[in-house]
Amino acid sequence: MEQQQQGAAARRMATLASHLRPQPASSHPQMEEVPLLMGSNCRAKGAAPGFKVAILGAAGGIGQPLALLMKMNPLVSVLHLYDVVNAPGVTADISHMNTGAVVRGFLGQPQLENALTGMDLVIIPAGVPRKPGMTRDDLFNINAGIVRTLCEGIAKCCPKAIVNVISNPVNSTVPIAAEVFKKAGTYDPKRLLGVTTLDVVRANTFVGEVLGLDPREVNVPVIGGHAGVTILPLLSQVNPACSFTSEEVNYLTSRIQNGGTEVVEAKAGAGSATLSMAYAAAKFADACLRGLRGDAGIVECSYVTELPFFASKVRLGRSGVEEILPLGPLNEFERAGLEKAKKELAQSIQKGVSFINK
Ligand SMILES: NC(=O)C1=CN([C@@H]2O[C@H](COP(=O)(O)OP(=O)(O)OC[C@H]3O[C@@H](n4cnc5c(N)ncnc54)[C@H](O)[C@@H]3O)[C@@H](O)[C@H]2O)C=CC1
Ligand SMILES: O=C([O-])CC(=O)C(=O)O
Repeated sequence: MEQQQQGAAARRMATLASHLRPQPASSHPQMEEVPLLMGSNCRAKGAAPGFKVAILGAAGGIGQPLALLMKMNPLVSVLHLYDVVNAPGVTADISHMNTGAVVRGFLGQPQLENALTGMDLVIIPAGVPRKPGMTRDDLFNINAGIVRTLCEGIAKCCPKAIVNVISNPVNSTVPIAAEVFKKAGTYDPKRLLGVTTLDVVRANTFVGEVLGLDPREVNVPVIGGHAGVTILPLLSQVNPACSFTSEEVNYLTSRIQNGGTEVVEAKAGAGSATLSMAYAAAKFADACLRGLRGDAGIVECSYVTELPFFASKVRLGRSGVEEILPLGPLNEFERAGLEKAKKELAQSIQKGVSFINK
């Protein structure tokens, strides 16, 4: 009996070892079909309860640390990592973390549908980043097509998923996503969210510095969009309540609006914000998942498509965006900023809409 058990255990280990032996990525064109552990050969019973999350562009500067953070999120049971390059390596690496989520990798367009099928939340950081001297809008020509293709896949394979769009220019890529979903008949404005959390993260940090407060205790609503003057911090609504001199208002508004450019210049050609962005995206995704779970009182700023397109304070819930909260009283400086933001936003939105409907 004991001998039989030992023989079975040895066979199980030999089979496992052959599955786990590292292989070059090129020998796994169907990476997601290579079993990490075969049900008959191990005691794993599959994923624990939780949400299924896909990251599209998972091997990039944002994608990798975001994958790490989502693998650490206890609400995630399955994590799909999709990219057109290097997905096998990132997947192998992240999959060794002893946290709950089961990780699977998907490489290239033929595997997009498998990456998306069954997902509850899809996060999109795919696309090229800025170099010094470029605006976010200069990324439109490349990133618009990438976002369109990925959203066509979402419409087909997981039309009910919450979608978090990170790829720039967000002011145009979110309208592109909306138009793709409209064409496919799957558009639900509650489920499409542009990620502007990095603006809030920066605003909290910079305001905390100016006021000498712990940035974790500061909450600055940032509305409008995610580029230059469309980024509108509401410094009159900072929590905890406080007041600023006009020099402080000018300094903070300009620093928050130009935070992305500050990082692009410091990186001197090696890309834009990746680590702080991954932190912001993970924070926002966690809020979306807590909303899906039914937690009450989750309010975040996000670029949503009901107004028709505007970053606002929104309440998240089981169906995504459950309520767009009023902007609240704006002071004169903020009202003037809002007019400028609306003008630029209208052009970026139209550019995205025309890209799909040309
Ligand atoms: N919303 C926001 O606040 C922010 C947005 N961004 C934007 O995020 C995007 C990504 O930035 P990084 O990660 O730094 O760039 P990156 O170049 O390091 O990574 C992008 C990844 O996307 C992948 N990719 C390209 N085409 C793809 C496709 N068709 N399908 C799937 N994956 C594809 C690339 O292979 C690469 O791994 C940029 O557009 C950037 O401007 C960056 C920072 C903040
Ligand atoms: O500035 C960029 O190109 C990337 C970005 O959106 C940000 O850091 O806010």
